[in-house]
Amino acid sequence: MITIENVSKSYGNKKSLQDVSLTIETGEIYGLLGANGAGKSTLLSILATISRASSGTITMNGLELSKNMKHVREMIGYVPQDIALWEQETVKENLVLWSKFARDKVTEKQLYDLCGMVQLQEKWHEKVSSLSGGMKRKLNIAVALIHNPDILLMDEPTVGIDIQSKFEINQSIRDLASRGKTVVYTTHDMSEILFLCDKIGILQEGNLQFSGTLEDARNSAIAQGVSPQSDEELLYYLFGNQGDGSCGLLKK
Ligand SMILES: Nc1ncnc2c1ncn2[C@@H]1O[C@H](COP(=O)(O)OP(=O)(O)OP(=O)(O)O)[C@@H](O)[C@H]1O
Repeated sequence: MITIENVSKSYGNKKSLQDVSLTIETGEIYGLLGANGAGKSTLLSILATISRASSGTITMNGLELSKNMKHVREMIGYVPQDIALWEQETVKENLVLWSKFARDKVTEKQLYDLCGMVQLQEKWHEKVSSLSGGMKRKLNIAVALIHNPDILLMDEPTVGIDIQSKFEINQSIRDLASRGKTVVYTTHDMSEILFLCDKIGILQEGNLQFSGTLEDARNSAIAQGVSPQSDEELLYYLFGNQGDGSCGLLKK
């Protein structure tokens, strides 16, 4: 479970997050959504202990992040937007190198199986520099899973990945969540939102404008006199640009 309370982050005068509070339950896939620059990566990088909040409190599985960095790092797997791999090493060598950072020993068989989850077993002995952009992204995902983390923080992990593989990766993420992993996921892909996310949070200029299930969003829309005919229409409505940059649901 992740509890985020009144988290703000400023870069100089720029407020990238403003008083964000939300709770993500264990085993939930939480989609963090919003326009470019809304603050999604900023929040994920704070959760991943890469950067620090200017104010506010974050608790992960009962541990307050600022006081338990080491333990929190052991429980999270982070897929950054930027790919973090050794280009001149093979797929296998990359996984072995990353596995050295894991607290428990990870066998080569476990790494090979992990490679299967992201459809890369055929590339086991190939240099990363020879992989396509999408394949590198898949390997980036595998790296985050090496130490079997309880919490997965995924920042647009499937950008550039083909539809078939994306579907398989999404299935795997669903499977991980059903086994109790908590997932925070950012994406701009509507089909992923609908397939993956149990709840969504919409950030807008650093403010959390909405947090809840699609059902919650639909009920709010209906209460405001709008009846979206499909989930896609509901999302269009949620994100609808009302001319002043505000979210459709909240403008009404
Ligand atoms: N290191 C930094 N220094 C200064 N400003 C930053 C820094 N990192 C992010 N920002 C600013 O914070 C705001 C939020 O950026 P962030 O990367 O979190 O957005 P995002 O929602 O992840 O966008 P995208 O969908 O494009 O990935 C932006 O205005 C961005 O310019």
